[in-house]
Amino acid sequence: MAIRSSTGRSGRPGNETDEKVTLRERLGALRNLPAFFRMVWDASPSLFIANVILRIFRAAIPVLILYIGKLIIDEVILQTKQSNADHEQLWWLIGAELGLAILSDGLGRSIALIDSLLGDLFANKTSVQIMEHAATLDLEQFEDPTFYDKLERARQQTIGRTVLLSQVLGQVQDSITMFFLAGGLVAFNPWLIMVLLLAVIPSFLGENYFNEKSYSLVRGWTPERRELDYLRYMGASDESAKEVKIFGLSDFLINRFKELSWQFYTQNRRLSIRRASWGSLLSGIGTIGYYSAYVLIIWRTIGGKISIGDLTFLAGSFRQLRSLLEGILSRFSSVSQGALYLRDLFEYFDITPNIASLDNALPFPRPIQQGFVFENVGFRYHNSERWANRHLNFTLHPGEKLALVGENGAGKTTLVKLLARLYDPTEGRILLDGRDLREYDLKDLRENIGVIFQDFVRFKMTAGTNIAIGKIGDKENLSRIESSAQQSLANHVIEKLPARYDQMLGRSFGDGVELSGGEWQKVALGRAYMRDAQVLILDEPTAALDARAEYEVFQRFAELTQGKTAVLISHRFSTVRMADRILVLDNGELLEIGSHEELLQVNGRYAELFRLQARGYQ
Ligand SMILES: Nc1ncnc2c1ncn2[C@@H]1O[C@H](COP(=O)(O)OP(=O)(O)OP(=O)(O)O)[C@@H](O)[C@H]1O
Repeated sequence: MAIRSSTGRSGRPGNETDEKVTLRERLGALRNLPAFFRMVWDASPSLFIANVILRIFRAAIPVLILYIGKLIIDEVILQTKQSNADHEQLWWLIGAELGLAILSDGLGRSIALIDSLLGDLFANKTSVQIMEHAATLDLEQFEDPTFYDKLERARQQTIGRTVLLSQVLGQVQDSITMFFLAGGLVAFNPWLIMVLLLAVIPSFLGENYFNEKSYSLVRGWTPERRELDYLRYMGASDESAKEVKIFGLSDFLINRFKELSWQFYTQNRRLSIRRASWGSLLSGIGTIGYYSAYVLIIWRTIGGKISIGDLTFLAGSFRQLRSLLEGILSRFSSVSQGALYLRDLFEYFDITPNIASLDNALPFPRPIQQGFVFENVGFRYHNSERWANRHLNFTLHPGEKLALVGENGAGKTTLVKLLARLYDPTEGRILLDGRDLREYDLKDLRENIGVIFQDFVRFKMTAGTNIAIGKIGDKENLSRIESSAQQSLANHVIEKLPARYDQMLGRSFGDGVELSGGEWQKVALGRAYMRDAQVLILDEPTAALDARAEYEVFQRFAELTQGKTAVLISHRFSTVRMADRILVLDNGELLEIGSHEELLQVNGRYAELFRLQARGYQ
């Protein structure tokens, strides 16, 4: 369980100095918006167009309502001065204002509805794209914590960015409304616009400053927030419940969670309080500005320069303009902040795998002619100084059954990962039929090399699907699934389940059933039989099986792998000795290679380990 010290990886948690974002960067981040809108457009062109059109209509309504209001007031005042006035025009004006008010409400609701539908479609589409992109990336990239931070931030974009959509579109809509309203003010007195700007700029600068701080805080805390998620999961999940109870871990996990979440809360609280205090002060300046303009307009009305209707129109325009401008400016900060988060999403999409097919990749040979040749192969994990494999020189012949033995950490699993091209060698090369493994089409290679890892995944899906995982394209092919289950002895396990092949496994969903370790292993082994791979790799496939099951599995395995190349990792020498050759690894290097008899004759490490284990059984 990876619980780091409270200092986190980047030194102090939420190290703001490393994560500071300048205004220039914020503006630069706006460049992400066109790509974002392309993604929204792709989610649904028709909803997108409808949204834009409705917003343009909605934008014109406030100024129309204000203007009709002015006409109504002027008309009312006129009629109070006339003895037998005709009210018809007044009723028409009131009717028009009512109609506009109803239309405005209807448009507002339709826009909100479309925003949310479009937002859902966008979130779904982005989630799919994140998964699709993840599938192309290297295993090594998944093992890098900074990659995980990026992935985590990208994931958050799928939900958070739907807000950005309404914000940017709202921004456009409000700008159009502002343009209309400002037209009226300019006609009356251009200085009012200056007063307006002076009134709102302080609060914009304040908003901008605090948004920047808040983004830096959240971004700087990504690793810790991932740790919080992890702790929350470990503290309350079926996967960990057993060990949490046995080892009495809940206090340990809870305390760590409390400590970390409290640190984040206090930093965030400090920022929120400062933000609220400054916000009230700066918006007070805006209010003073509004009242100065109001006094000016009243003064001119009293002086008889403008009508009472003009007074209401101008005061209303000024008030609305101020709140629109404040809204636009403060939304600018959130939009640019949203655009910064988008940068994280696009940065994630920009990560390219190192392990990929070349343009004119070779098809995997059918059948394999010369086999795999390891030429001075060495591999070092990117975060490690140690060589996991080094100086490997040997040939894996077509049709050969090769067993890998060695102590824990000797490099057996790493070797098979290199063979399946989950990693590329750090030095040396692996040849297949005389050509570098990197020259072959990756998809074809993966289809031809089947691997069952010791830490295979227990998918919380049906028993049938858990076997079909080996060749997911055949998930509807029940007879194939059943015969694979027979070969791996999983059929006895599955036949005892209430819903047999349709039985949900694991306890996460509905009426899921949990299997024992050995039963799961039989199911996972079934995956190997699903595919027609030319090379089969089993990494400790029988570790959890009882002695009889293991014997049977290997009887069948020998039949299945007739004519196929197979690599087998096992710590049980009764299994290992069935292989044609045995490769003994020590500290990542090849120590001995040969058949069981040859290695016994050599009387080296293999002979020593074999006798040690045999003695244990006597
Ligand atoms: N993802 C990884 N990142 C960094 N180091 C790793 C990683 N996986 C394995 N190692 C290191 O590489 C070395 C070889 O590991 P490997 O899993 O190949 O050993 P193994 O022989 O299969 O061991 P075991 O018998 O315990 O399964 C070990 O020292 C291990 O700590």
